[in-house]
Amino acid sequence: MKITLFWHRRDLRFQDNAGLAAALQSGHPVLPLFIYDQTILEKLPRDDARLTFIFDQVERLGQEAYDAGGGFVARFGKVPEIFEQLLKDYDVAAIYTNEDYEPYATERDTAIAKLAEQAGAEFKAFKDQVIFAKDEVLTKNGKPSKVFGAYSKAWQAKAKPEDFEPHPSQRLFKRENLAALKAADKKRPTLADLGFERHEQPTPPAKLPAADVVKNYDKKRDFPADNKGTTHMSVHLRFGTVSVRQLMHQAQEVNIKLLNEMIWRDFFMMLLWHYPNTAEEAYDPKMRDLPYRDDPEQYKAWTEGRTGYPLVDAGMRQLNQTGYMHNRARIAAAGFLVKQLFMDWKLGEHYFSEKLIDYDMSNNVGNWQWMAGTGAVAAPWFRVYSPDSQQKQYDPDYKYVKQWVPEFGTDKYPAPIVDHKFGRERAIDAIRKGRK
Ligand SMILES: Cc1cc2nc3c(=O)[nH]c(=O)nc-3n(C[C@H](O)[C@H](O)[C@H](O)COP(=O)(O)OP(=O)(O)OC[C@H]3O[C@@H](n4cnc5c(N)ncnc54)[C@H](O)[C@@H]3O)c2cc1C
Repeated sequence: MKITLFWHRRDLRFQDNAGLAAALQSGHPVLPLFIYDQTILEKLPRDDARLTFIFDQVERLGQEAYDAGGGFVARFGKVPEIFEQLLKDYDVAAIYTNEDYEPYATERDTAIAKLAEQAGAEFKAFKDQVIFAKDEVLTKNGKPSKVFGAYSKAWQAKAKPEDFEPHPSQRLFKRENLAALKAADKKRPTLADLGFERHEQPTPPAKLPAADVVKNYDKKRDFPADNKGTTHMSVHLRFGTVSVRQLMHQAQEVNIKLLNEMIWRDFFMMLLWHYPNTAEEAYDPKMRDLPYRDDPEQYKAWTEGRTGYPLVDAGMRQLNQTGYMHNRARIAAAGFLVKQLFMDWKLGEHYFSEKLIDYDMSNNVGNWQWMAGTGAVAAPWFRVYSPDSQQKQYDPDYKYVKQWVPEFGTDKYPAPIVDHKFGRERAIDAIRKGRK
């Protein structure tokens, strides 16, 4: 019997899933699939917390599919080879999936679409992880916007109630629409089969944030000591364990500031899709060859939260211990690396990419380039945040600092590794001379 394969990637849920809903209406029984992509996995440390998170989600989906009377395929290997085998193992009429806008993913999907075509199967990708993608919100001249305020305004003017409508995937996910598994797929790979160890990091439940968090978001979001000041939805948005439509709809109804922050996410994803080179190099050509400093000792102090600037250190330790960092601390830590230490933003972007459980290339690259003044949208290159003023403004009682830096205030806490004024002038001077 012909089947439709539904390939999950950044959408680890059956509920309100655009591509899955389409697959379930494709006229063929559906077999959901997840591929542990060897090309991505081989770059990760063996105890990567994100892999444990993904593994648990895949196991949950496997169980949910079984409970609904269907199956769930999970395989490990190089994606083209897995598909070549799947196309032999099953009579595949179509491969459905949701769009992924990262450079590696777009290339991979083009290759798989070609493979499907050669095998006589249809390949279809749907928009699911953003409200507007690619060319859907452009400037009046038809160009990708580089002014966030204008983009957000156009985004909000374009958004209609139907853009937030849930897709009926959960309702359709029932025995008569699901395909049977081949015997070999009944056993899914374990973490050990993948070559990984278990490493759990605390994540919030995969459900919409509490009403009071959303209601007070605009007033509380900037204070890192308040654990309920922000939604903590980033990990779920990254892996699609919560629907972006539901979350943005909630924000739209209750708190426009939160909606606006989430529009940044659509914005950065749109920019990365248009300018995939910016994953690796400054968007602004004038800022590509700056004489960044190389100082392994100071870099190590930054990664370990030993810079002598308490907000920076608290943030880095929160990151190292939990895989999460409050946005204010991300700004302080990133600003300190690219300005006071005048080191390459790519170093920091890479460190965050290894540690953040919510690591998302478009958001990470976009924000790092913003901080470094090199991005399509960016803080002016001569703006240098003072870590001390940020401390006073956002953590005046040192509550956040004391939570993560227990030796703060004792003689064990280090003196600043660089003087703010000196670092600031050094960076401004070097950028002024190094800009083309
Ligand atoms: C240097 C730096 C690196 C960052 N790297 C990442 C990253 O890898 N992954 C990531 O998801 N976010 C990143 N951010 C953005 C932001 O810090 C996190 O999204 C946020 O702290 C996550 O916590 P939350 O879910 O409670 O956010 P909330 O404040 O509750 O916001 C809700 C959602 O809106 C989106 N959002 C909020 N702020 C931003 C922003 N500035 N840019 C883009 N989207 C935003 C996120 O999807 C977030 O989950 C980075 C910010 C900086 C300054």
